[in-house]
Amino acid sequence: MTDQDADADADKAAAAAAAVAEVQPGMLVGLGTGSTAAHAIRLLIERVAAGLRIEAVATSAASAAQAEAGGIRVHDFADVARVDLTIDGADRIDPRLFAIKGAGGAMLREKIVAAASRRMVVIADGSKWVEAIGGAPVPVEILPFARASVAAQLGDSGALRMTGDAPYRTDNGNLVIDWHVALDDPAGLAARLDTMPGVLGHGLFLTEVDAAYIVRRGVVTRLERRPLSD
Ligand SMILES: O=C(CO)[C@H](O)[C@H](O)COP(=O)(O)O
Repeated sequence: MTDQDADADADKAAAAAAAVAEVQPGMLVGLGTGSTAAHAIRLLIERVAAGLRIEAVATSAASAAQAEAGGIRVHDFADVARVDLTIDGADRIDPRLFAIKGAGGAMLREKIVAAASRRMVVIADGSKWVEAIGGAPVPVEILPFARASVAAQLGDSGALRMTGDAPYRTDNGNLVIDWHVALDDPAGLAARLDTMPGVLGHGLFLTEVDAAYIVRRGVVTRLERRPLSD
């Protein structure tokens, strides 16, 4: 790991610690996906080992496996209607709390869990913080049946995500097109994707994020969409 990577990793861990401090006994916690969320899961495991009683749902098989290996009870989200607090990473986040997610391919489950959460908190190192979301492709999860028809609608700026020589598959068995698109009108773009047959989800999170902890060189900044009621 380079010094720069180590610094970013320390910032990810600090952001995770700030969010994990919000977790209260008895909560049902939504576990995000990715390297920053993995720090949050690790810190939750430590708190559970020290006596905190919580249960969880996970946004990916990898996060479920990490949490279960550490002694956290992970429910099947199919049985869960409401989550108290979800903690997740992001690829880009801006002052409107608009985010791009899905470099790890979990954006569909992440959005479903975020939408079911009373509070959704993004954790990120400073490299993810931007004035306005952009500079990263928007991952689009598509039904394999619709691969060619959706690809045609997204045009040449869409690239089918690959793992080696094979198309990447999400935990849901679907494909991902990374759409390198300008984000002048994120809401318009999200609305277009939301109504495109064959598109099951995408990484534009425009309404789901309630708060964010961004850490740059050890300095924690918290952003809130609206004042906390309690
Ligand atoms: O959206 C995600 C996975 O689908 C991740 O939260 C996002 O890609 C950030 O990952 P990392 O914390 O590893 O940078």
